[in-house]
Amino acid sequence: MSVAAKFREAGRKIICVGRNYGAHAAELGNPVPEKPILFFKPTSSYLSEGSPIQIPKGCSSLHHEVELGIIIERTGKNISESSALDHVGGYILALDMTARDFQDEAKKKGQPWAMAKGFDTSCPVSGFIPREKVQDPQNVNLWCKVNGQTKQDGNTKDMIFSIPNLISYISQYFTLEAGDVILTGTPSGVSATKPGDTIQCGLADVVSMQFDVKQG
Ligand SMILES: CC(=O)CC(=O)C(=O)O
Ligand SMILES: [Mg+2]
Repeated sequence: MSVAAKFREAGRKIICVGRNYGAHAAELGNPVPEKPILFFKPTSSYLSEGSPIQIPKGCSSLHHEVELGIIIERTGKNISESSALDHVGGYILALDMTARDFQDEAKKKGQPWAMAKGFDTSCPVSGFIPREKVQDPQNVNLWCKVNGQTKQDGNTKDMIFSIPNLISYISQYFTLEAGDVILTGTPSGVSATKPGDTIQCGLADVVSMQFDVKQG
């Protein structure tokens, strides 16, 4: 099976990186991390265009976070930074939908972010983007609009931890397997959405996607 089909399979990992853009860390009043902050989403959180994002029960602040996703093609452990890109099969555009009020409560209580980050429909994704279509993944524009109004307009060159650095770091702790996805963090401009909103986002002129938001 091709890696393009593999990335949505149950059993694959969705490893997410938090606060990887200084301006986003600052807008939420968080310190800039000294090493990558990692969390997971289950594969049941994937959503494709044509189906709505569902605000989870009890959430009153569902934020959009547009992100570049890396698709792993070659399995590896303790991958060096210099060979990290050899493990990449392609990319996706993703939204790390975040129940910010759940996250704030979890942070206060020292609890995990599973409810805030991993609920059903929390990971809307584009189709698989072959690696040749993104000439320089470390210098590509990421944008997000809500109801036509630009909210996020960033560039992957502003990541704190580069893509090779992330792959190498993550693989010291978790074997990276074909079909695993790394969501590389969001630039600044995140905001709350409400039922009836339409979110559009894109990766330069390579891909764009659109999702409606409804109450779950
Ligand atoms: C504060 C966050 O939710 C971290 C995160 O997901 C990010 O992309 O940054
Ligand atoms: Mg995120």
